[in-house]
Amino acid sequence: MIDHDIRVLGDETHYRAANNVFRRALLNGPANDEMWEVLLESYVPGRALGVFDGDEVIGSAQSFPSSLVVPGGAVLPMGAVSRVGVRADWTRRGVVSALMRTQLRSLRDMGDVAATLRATEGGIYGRFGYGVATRGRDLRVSRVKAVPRARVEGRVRVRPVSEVGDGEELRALFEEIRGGGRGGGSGEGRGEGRGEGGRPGVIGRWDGWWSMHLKREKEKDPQVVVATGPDGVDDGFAMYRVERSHTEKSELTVLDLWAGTPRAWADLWRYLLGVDLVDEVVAHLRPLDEPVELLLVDPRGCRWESTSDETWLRLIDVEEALGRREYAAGVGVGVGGGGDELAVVLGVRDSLLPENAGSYRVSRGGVERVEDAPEVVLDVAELAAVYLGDVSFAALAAAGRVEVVGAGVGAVGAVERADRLFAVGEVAWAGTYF
Ligand SMILES: CC(=O)SCCNC(=O)CCNC(=O)[C@H](O)C(C)(C)COP(=O)(O)OP(=O)(O)OC[C@H]1O[C@@H](n2cnc3c(N)ncnc32)[C@H](O)[C@@H]1OP(=O)(O)O
Repeated sequence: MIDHDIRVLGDETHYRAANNVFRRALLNGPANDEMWEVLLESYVPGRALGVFDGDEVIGSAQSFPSSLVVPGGAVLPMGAVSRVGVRADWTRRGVVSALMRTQLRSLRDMGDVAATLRATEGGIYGRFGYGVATRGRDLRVSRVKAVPRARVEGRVRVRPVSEVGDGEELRALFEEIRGGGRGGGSGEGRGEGRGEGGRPGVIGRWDGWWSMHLKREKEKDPQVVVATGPDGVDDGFAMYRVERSHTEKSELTVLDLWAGTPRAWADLWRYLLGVDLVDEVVAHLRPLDEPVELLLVDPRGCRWESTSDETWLRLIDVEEALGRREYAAGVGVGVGGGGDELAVVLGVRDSLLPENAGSYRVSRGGVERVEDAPEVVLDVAELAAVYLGDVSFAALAAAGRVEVVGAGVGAVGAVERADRLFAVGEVAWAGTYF
């Protein structure tokens, strides 16, 4: 194994060199000076790492200070990992492996309970303990076919993009809808949202995300609309862009859509499906359970085109992450007691952060580390995949990705108990690309 020279980057020259390495690795040219001004704002001290060959940066990775809403509504501090790249003449020599090891340790030291990323390729991150924890769907609606069953109930108003400014209004609405800030200790940052906020998996947006996102989108002439309820209170927003074509189809792309109430959600979609001269409305990576077709007279007007992975999640402090979520939310009266009848002992493997390895007894009442023999053994990457309820233990067991210890009725029971504990009421979704 090569002993790579990894350093925490701390000045603009190194940030820019690292950014160039990343952009080149993605087969792009370097950012121009104007773009760089905006990118620079997203570098947070202590969160950018570089691998050096002498004075040259040959690999890098960084993270942003984000957070994660977990089942039950608690908000955990989370690092949003991005800009991972290795110079082409240094690949397959262990550079990213070394970076990932160092980054995980440093995120843990900074108090992040989890890390998340969006992967360019699905084969890279499983080995570092990341698992697919949320997925999203792309949809395409034929506007001509898509006659809504009802009209907008409240009010949806266009906000001139010049008035959106640095996004303060959208940011405030987003925070309220998502139901939390960047919470740390128990209870903190829960920030109960109005209406239907608090979907598990939703991630926090940091300052640099907003400035970069607004700058990028403003260049493409987006439209912003804000939904207002009958009570006069704003409770949702959407950002979209229209590409008008006289020869092909004119397409409206939904860039962002957040609603704090079912009415705001339906109103925003009804508005978007009613913009004149648009032939098709498209949206990418929307929640798997978003029922757009139910708004239409003819549900076939809406086509769900593809499903892909959205969140790759890494649990960095397994005890804290397991301890902060809620279990068996859907299991009602009649199960009774402290929920011990559903308890299961999970055996977690983690070669990169060995302090996470061991047995955890999970029940409706909570989580504790135990010395007991595990009933279900799994890698930390598989634990991330079940953590927000995106996949079941049964599915992982069928694919041979968790080990059920013992055989017969008891062993089958352990998988069932685990699935009943980890089930969630609302499909998890992150909702932010970075
Ligand atoms: C969150 C984000 O930023 S996603 C962006 C990721 N970056 C990119 O896609 C840019 C282009 N690619 C790159 O820069 C590099 O090839 C990287 C970052 C994907 C990998 O970096 P490397 O330094 O080559 O990885 P490293 O040498 O540490 O490889 C570790 C292991 O992963 C494997 N691996 C590396 N890249 C890939 C890949 N793209 N697909 C599948 N396996 C891979 C290696 O074969 C190696 O396996 P082994 O341990 O069994 O031998």
